[in-house]
Amino acid sequence: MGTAVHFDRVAKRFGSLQALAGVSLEIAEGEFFGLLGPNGAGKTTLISCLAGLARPDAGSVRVLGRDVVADYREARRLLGVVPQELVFDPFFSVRETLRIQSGYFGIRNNDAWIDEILENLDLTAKADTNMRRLSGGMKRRVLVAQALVHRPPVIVLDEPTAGVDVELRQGLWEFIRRLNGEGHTIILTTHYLEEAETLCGRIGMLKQGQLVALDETASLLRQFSGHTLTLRLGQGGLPAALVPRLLSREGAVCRLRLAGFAELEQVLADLRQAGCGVADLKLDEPDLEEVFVRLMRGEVSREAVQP
Ligand SMILES: Nc1ncnc2c1ncn2[C@@H]1O[C@H](COP(=O)(O)OP(=O)(O)OP(=O)(O)O)[C@@H](O)[C@H]1O
Repeated sequence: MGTAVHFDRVAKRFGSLQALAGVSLEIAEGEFFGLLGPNGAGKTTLISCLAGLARPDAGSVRVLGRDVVADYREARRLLGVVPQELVFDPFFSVRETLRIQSGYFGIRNNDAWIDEILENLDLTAKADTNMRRLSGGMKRRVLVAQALVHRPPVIVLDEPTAGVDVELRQGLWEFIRRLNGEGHTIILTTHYLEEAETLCGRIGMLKQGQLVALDETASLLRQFSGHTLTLRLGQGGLPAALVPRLLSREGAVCRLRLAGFAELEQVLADLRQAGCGVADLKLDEPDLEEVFVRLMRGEVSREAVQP
């Protein structure tokens, strides 16, 4: 498999703010890659550098070998970008908007593909509706459709499901998964960690313009192998022996970290010995949310999660 996107030491500064501090990242053809990070981490800036909307101060970005600055037009053709912000021309219908977008890429007679996209995004009934009369969620679907009109091999989705109802979210992911199955490379930024966990094969996490984790989703989760035990204490406080395991506490509900099932025995013994009653108990697998929160808090060193 070749490289679909290559970010090489990409740096970008806005005044005194270092939005990207030298990000290097290679995404292989056919990957479903998730780019995660808190607000302001630099995700959109990185996507903008890829789409040629922002120019890196240093470093370079290539799409299927094309430099996004030197070979802008060719690189742009290889990309379908769904932007975060709803920008559209209010004077055209959905179908007109998609025909115009096809025209930008020099594609004529694109109606069969446009119909297929409309169908998959559940927009067929709105094809002749004026853009300004669509709801926010519908407009977002059109943005997705617009990014796909020229059948780009690399599809970038910047928070595509923000403000979108559950039904569309499911439909959208089904469609994007299908495109990925057909060989399209997908790069997704999202705040919905569950989404990233179920969809993405590999995940990069950005924090303050730096890549703080980069790994396959399953392996990233494995780094945090171990379980979370949630206890509702019936009586008494948490025994001192268990305090080092404490992740969080809200009233009588304590979340404890366990390295494995075997440790449950010891925890229960400690509770019994301290005369501490347990009203409720739940054992959970680690999830991406927790990995993310711990990384962002800096509880885990960068080296610990980098391959
Ligand atoms: N055009 C700009 N001028 C000045 N500062 C900017 C500009 N664009 C982004 N920034 C700043 O750069 C940093 C990175 O922003 P960016 O939008 O890339 O973050 P993000 O990870 O996409 O965040 P979010 O999840 O909120 O979309 C932020 O501090 C932001 O305020």
